[in-house]
Amino acid sequence: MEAITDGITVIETPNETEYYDVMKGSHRWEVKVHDHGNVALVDTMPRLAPVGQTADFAICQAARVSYGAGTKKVTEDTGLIRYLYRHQHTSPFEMIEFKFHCVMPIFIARQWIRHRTANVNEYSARYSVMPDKFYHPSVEDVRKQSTSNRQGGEDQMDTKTAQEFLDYLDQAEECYKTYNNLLDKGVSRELARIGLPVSVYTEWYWKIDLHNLFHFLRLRMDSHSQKEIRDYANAIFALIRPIVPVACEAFMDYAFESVKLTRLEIEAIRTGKPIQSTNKRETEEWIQKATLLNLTDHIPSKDQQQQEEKKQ
Ligand SMILES: O=c1ccn([C@H]2C[C@H](O)[C@@H](COP(=O)(O)O)O2)c(=O)[nH]1
Repeated sequence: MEAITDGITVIETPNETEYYDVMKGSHRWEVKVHDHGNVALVDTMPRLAPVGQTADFAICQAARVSYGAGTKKVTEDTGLIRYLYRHQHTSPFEMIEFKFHCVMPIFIARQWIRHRTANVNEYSARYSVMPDKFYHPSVEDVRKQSTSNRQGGEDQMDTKTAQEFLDYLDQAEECYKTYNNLLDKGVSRELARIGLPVSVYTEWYWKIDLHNLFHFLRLRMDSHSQKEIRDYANAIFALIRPIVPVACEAFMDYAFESVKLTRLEIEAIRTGKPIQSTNKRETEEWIQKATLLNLTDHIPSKDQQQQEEKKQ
């Protein structure tokens, strides 16, 4: 079929094979997160995939363009995708895109926005009134400050102190009434909002390609990331996994659940000697990896570790 627009002929190529909508005709796949949050997948590229294949096909289509072979059988595609991922040939993964509608507290948005390779449109508190919605964890979700990880919190706080913390949040949320009153009195929205706590909810549309999304997920699904953003990252992964299952499995196998060895660590395995590092954190990281890899001979005893620490 041909169509002529402004004197230019556009050839509409008929499909050689049948295509289906990878979101099954839906405009929104949503996962609820926390008390008021959500992540919703609202669109994907590609949106259509040949019947019998997943949106993963677009990775192979892009990778094979150089020699024009098109998309091969699904098994060959799987091998190619896994090869590309293992060898960090990342540009074909950029050919897949996802658009999400996300609702999250501002303190999470601050961490999220650091991923600069996405396109973002956020709710404006200059144009619109902020919602009366605040992130308010349950008593069980109030964590103690970790002693080993300065950024994080791990164990549950005792109930009395947890309740004290929740009362403190209640007080902060009380600000909303004042915010509303001041808006009624005519204070500008752009100023009135500055007294609200960072637990208040915001929302945005967030569009990102698969390569950069995997980078986000690798950091934010990791146990070292803050639990609240990890919950969102896990929701995102659950949304995209059925759409690009082959790429997601490669991500799990070669990135998320893989272990990277440093030159010093390889040397320690080869020689059977302790790691040649005087850095405590580096040594601890090596012990964690050696434990995971079942290299028990390479794990120094408590005495050896204390002696090493004294030397430093
Ligand atoms: O796990 C973290 C910790 C910090 N930050 C960024 C977000 C902010 O720009 C700044 C400080 O954030 P907080 O540590 O206050 O969350 O560092 C993250 O992106 N992830």
